Order: sequence, then structure tokens, then C-alpha cells
Amino acid sequence: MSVRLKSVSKEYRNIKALDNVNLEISKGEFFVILGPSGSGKTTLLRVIAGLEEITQGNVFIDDDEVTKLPPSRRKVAMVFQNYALYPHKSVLENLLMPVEGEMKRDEASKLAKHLSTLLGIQEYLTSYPSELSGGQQQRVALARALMKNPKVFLMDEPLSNLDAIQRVSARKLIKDIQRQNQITTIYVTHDQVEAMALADRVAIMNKGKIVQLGTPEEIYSKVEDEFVASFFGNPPMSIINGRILDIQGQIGVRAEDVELGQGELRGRITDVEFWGDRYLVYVSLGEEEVRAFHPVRLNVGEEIKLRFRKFSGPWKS
Ligand SMILES: Nc1ncnc2c1ncn2[C@@H]1O[C@H](COP(=O)(O)OP(=O)(O)OP(=O)(O)O)[C@@H](O)[C@H]1O
Repeated sequence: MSVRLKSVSKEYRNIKALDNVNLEISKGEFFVILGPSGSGKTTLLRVIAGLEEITQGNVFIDDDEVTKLPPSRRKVAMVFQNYALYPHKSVLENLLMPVEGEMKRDEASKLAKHLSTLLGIQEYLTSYPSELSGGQQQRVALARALMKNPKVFLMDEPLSNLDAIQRVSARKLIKDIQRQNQITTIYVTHDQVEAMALADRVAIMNKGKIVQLGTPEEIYSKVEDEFVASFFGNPPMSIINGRILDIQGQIGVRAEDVELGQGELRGRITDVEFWGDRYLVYVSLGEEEVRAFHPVRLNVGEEIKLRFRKFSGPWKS
């Protein structure tokens, strides 16, 4: 199913949580919404789910307008950041609830067991949510949403409570299930790596607006404004005053585009972080600071020559 938002705005008293959002998500697409805290990501998902009345605009699922339809009639499944599990029901009962009356019980139990095994929670089927860790509860919520084989899957930071290893495997599982079943998925995160790993396309939000939209590769290589530059990528671009290159305005440079050891610029190393396969080096250029990837450890305090292989901008600011 496709999802379309036309000029959608949502105001809470004096806050514009969504400001004239236009969006078209295709059937089977994995669409990620990335943005800082408070940018409107959750509100956008809740609007699509029908949990939030909008101030202005229209919402369509396939070609049907659903703006005024209640959540139960929208055929979407949502996984919330805070799980929303039934506390007085066991994990298995939580998993069976969404398909009650729609699927035979033994068939549903089989599916519940299969999904719990995939998500590594099979040994907790008889436990209650309060007996589980945050990460385990999150995986139950994920399994529960998958029970219904939804046509549209809305996920709000569904992996935020998993540890680094679980995150990588759960991420792969979500992507596999999504791909196999061609589920249109809208996934909210503020994790750069997750966004780049999962998305067919990413929308970057700031202050209720979509500020850039494209494939992760497009956004990574063609940054359209300073906010996206300061936000997208791991690490994001270093934003510096173009003056040091005789350019007017702010420019952004990726750590992999800063070459250390040669060039016309001179800086001082202020910090070095070990990143596994390389080092992230912080270099001060007077009032500016840039981050650079480098293959070997360098010494803090050392002076170094540098140059930018490429940069983005200058942007009007
Ligand atoms: N029920 C509400 N009443 C009033 N203001 C709200 C309500 N829900 C959200 N807001 C405001 O709307 C804006 C967008 O909130 P939203 O939860 O969509 O952001 P978010 O990007 O999901 O943030 P986070 O990453 O922190 O979850 C924020 O300024 C928030 O304070």
C-alpha cells in the first residue's frame, strides 16, 4: 500500500509539530524519517496511524482518503517507542491478541513461536512484560506488530532499547521481513547508521518540516542545506566558515574528504578517537574545527598540514 500526505499540518496550541508536510511513499518502500528530538517524527507517524487529528491537509492510503478514519480502519500496524504491551497478559497472549478472531489459535501460536524464535524471545512466552528488560519488551512489541502481516508498518524507534549487537540483528530481521512481504514501512529514528542501513529513501525533518528527501546516497553526497550537513552522516559534516578558503558563507566537509599531512591549510590536532578500522582526528584551525579520518594514530598537540578534497556549500545562512 502506498501512503500520501498532502499539505499536512498539525498544531498543538502554539507549536507547529508538522508544518505543511507533503510526502509520497510507494508500495513496498522502506522509508525512514530521521530528525532531532522534537522535529515532528512521532507526530507524523501518529497522523498516518490515525492517532492524531490534523489541523490541515489530507492523508491517503492507496488512493483512499483516510484523513477522518479511525486507526482501526487504516490497516496499519504501529510499534511504539514505549512498547504499549498489555501488562496483565503473558508475552504469548500479547502476541496472540492482534489476530484473535482472524486466525486459528494453533496457527497463531505457531506463528507467535516462529517470530519469537527469530527475535530471541522464545523463552519468555509465559513471562509477563514487567518481568522483561526494556530490550526484551521491545522485541515482543516488534513480534506483536508482525503477527498481523500488516500492509503498512509504522515503527517509532523500535530498536532504541536494544544493545549494539541486538540492534544489528534486529535491524536485519526487520529488513528481511519487510522485503519478503513487501510491507510499506515508515520507520522513525534519530540513529544515522540505522537510517542509512535500512532506508530506500530518507526524509530529514527539522522543526516540523521535511528539509531534504532522497536515497541515503543522494543525501550523503548532495547536502542541500546547513542543517542537513550538521545532522546527516556519522560523523556529520564539519561546518566551517568558508573564509579559510576565501569563500563567503558556511561550508561543510566530510571527515573522509579531509586529507591530513599535506595541503595549504595548517591546523593543530586537539583529539584523536579510535574507530576500529581508522582514527577520527579533530583538528583546530584557529576558530574553526574539522574532523578527519586517518589510517594511523596521530599525536594530540601536533601541528599538521591539511586540505579538503571536496566540500559542500557555501550555504546561505
Ligand atoms: N500532545 C502534545 N501536546 C503538545 N505538544 C506536543 C504534543 N506532542 C508533541 N508535541 C510537540 O510537538 C513537537 C514535535 O514532537 P514529536 O514528538 O513529533 O517529535 P519527535 O521528532 O518525535 O521527537 P523525539 O525524537 O524526541 O521523540 C515537539 O515540539 C513537541 O513538544
